[in-house]
Amino acid sequence: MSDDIPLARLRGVHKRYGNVQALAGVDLQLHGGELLALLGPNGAGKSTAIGLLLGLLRADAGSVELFGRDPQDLAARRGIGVMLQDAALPPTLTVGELLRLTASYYPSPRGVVQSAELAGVADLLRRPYAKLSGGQQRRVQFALALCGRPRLLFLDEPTVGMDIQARQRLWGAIRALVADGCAVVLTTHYLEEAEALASRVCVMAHGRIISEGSVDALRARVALKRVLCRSRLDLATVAAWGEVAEARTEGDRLWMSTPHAERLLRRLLAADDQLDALEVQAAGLAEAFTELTEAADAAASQPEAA
Ligand SMILES: Nc1ncnc2c1ncn2[C@@H]1O[C@H](COP(=O)(O)OP(=O)(O)OP(=O)(O)O)[C@@H](O)[C@H]1O
Repeated sequence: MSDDIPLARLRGVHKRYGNVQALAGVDLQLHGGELLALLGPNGAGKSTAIGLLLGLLRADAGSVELFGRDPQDLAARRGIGVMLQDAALPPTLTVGELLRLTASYYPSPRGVVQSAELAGVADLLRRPYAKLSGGQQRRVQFALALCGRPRLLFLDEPTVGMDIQARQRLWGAIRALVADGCAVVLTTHYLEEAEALASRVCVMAHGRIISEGSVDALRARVALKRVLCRSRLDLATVAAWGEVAEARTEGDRLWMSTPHAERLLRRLLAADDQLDALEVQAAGLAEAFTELTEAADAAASQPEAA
């Protein structure tokens, strides 16, 4: 397949469930080597977009392609690995048996041991799947998703239920797969996960894509800055200032987000001449995401122009 054909593409896609417009004209492309994080509040349409790309759903209008083909085409499906939120796996099979079975559906799979090692489940191969903890089952599902040596991996909230160490290990494994040339579509509600992994972020709300770009570009679209400092001023005082969008304490420091960093700095310094440990940072993905989705909510609640 030529390099300029996207691995996955939605063009002008609409999808409705009864009265609910789940997707209202979505255009999305994924190219080789990318890790695309699909973000958005509950009900934004992320799972619907993925269900269409996996061939589990059909679009009402628009086109959906996987490797330039219909997603229901077997040749296209053999190029993907999938880790969905609700995996129903035969409970009596061991992890090793599940891996052998799943790998047998693919033309050039990874070895069982290699897949298990990549996902950090090599010590679980002889254990029945049903007897594993929730976090261990998620890692096994990840091993199953990667065992077919996919060119494109769909990970739907992969680290839900994992402790911090397991999450970090999974992030490491995802990075290794991407470095090896695998493209990834990731949905997550953990913005730090998107921040840590994504080369591109797509924010959805109300069945539309409301923003798309690199994590840095998305941050830059948001006027908010973070200001941190150690101060004798108390939280309630600064939280009430007009320049402050949000305030909290972080350890012994005050943390504030603001659309008017310079004005806030002048006011802080004037109010506390002992103020120290001052830092000003661009807003993170979390602030950008909140601001973007609030703007989309406000637009969606406006009556349509005649
Ligand atoms: N099978 C279905 N029948 C009816 N409505 C549905 C169905 N699946 C999804 N919806 C609705 O379509 C909209 C989009 O849902 P979707 O699951 O794609 O959102 P999402 O962004 O994945 O949400 P979440 O973050 O909660 O997983 C929602 O309003 C949802 O209630």
